Amino acid sequence: MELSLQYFVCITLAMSAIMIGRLLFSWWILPNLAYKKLKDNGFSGPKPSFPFGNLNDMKNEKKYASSCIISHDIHSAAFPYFARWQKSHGKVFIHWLGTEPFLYIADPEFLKKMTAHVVGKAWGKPTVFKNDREPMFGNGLLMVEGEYWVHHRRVITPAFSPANLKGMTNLMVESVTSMLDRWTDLINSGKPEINVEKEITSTAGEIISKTSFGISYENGREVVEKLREMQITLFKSNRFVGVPFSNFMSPKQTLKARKLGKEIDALLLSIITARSKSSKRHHPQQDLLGLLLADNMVDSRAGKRALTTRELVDECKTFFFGGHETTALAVTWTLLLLAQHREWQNQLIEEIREVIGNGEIDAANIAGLKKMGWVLNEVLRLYPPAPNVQRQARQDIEVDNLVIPNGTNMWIDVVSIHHDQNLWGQSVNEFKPERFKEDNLYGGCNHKMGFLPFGFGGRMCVGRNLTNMEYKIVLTLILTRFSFYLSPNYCHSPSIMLSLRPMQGLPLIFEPL
Ligand code: HEM
Repeated sequence: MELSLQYFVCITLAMSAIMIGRLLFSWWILPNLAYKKLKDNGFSGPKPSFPFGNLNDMKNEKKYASSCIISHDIHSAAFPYFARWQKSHGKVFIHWLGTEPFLYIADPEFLKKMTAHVVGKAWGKPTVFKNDREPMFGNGLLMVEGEYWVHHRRVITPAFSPANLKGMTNLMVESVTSMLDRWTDLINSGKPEINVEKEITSTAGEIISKTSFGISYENGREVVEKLREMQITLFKSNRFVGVPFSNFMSPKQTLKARKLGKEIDALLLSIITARSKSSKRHHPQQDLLGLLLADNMVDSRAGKRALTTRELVDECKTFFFGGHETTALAVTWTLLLLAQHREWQNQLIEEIREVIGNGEIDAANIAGLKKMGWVLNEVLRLYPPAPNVQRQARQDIEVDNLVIPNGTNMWIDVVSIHHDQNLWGQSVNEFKPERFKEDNLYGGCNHKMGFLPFGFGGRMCVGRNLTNMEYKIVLTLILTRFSFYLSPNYCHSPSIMLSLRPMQGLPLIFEPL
């Protein structure tokens, strides 16, 4: 009896020691080894403290105060800590999210050299984010790596072919027209002030439901609304991602995110199942879900590895979110800038008259809206909906005589690069779409990696052509029916909630043309 008690105590102690050892290894020894390697390679950064890293500095620093004065100089306001650390450590430095060191990068030359020899499939995504954002993106295209990424990307890319995009035009026009009819009703009933951010986001959700999943908005609405709730749960709250046991510090949010994740998965599974059963139904273009299911059937018949149901659900989740949120934000920020710059509103109205006239909108004529293209680029420069890009090295990467060790987390600050006076000149914080007139691709930026709204390299955004088309359709339809100006109730508060959004919405006052 005594012997077995002793045995039990020994086993418990040994197991506790192993557990503590493992935790110590992953939270202390491994990160510090990575940190040492980075420091040995010449990188420095603000001093971290265990277990929060630099998170306390980041959270304590003054947040963007909403203001009636609209300044486009948003980097130092939205990321005061990065702006401050840049002053003492330059444009490439180490900062810590909890027990995870990250290499911060806001230098396009460094980025160019770093990415020069790394192909899309060789990039990783930081494990800490993959775990934290699992309920939102799972192992969809945004997060998947290696050969799996190659497979997912190969299956998905044809959904965005010019022929497929062309087939989506009518559905987009239909959804936007019904939103604008609603606006007309509001104006006619004496309510010309409309919070366009909400309206545009919901219409973009309708568009992605119809064009990528072949379902009505009624069926897609629940998914979009739950994804939005998840976004607020994961990114608005005071969470400490990267800190050991951080889930226990915000148990309510963690449980809520998991619950929402399961509910979204169940909704998507029912959409996938219904679609698989109705394979005979006619779908005018090969939408995303159709392509995923068809490819899966071909692969499994050929005995190849098909996407599992889990992977299909994750892919749908990724596209439901990625496919509407960012495009809606591009349109929303555009409406803010056009409300401020009535001369550009008029120039675009003029261009629409010249290029489209009274004709129907189609993929061919919207391609002729050149000035609108400059406006899109300038808006994505000033207010990039995806404000940063993250990576994890899956190999040692050489930059000049420095080595970024395998496993290093990286945080690329797109807002900083887009607002860097050394790259864009004196007018960096001004709205000047004409900078893209002469230089359509880079807007006159003096570095080819200085304009990154859709990311870079092989992992560049797969949906950018869809955005370009949807953006032009929405804006054309709005500008042919209304002119608008800023409501005195607008408060400028660009903030990060995964994406860069106006936290207090965008109220505009509309007048029919
Ligand atoms: C203004 C609109 C958009 C912006 C600013 C934007 C931005 C980005 C950025 C910066 C990346 C790179 C992320 C990284 O490297 O980690 C990305 C990737 C991605 N985007 Fe977009 N995006 C937009 C629209 C869309 C749309 C409409 C869709 C889908 C219909 C979409 C789906 C994706 C997916 C699936 C990826 C991952 C690609 C990969 O890793 O291979 N995006 N996007």
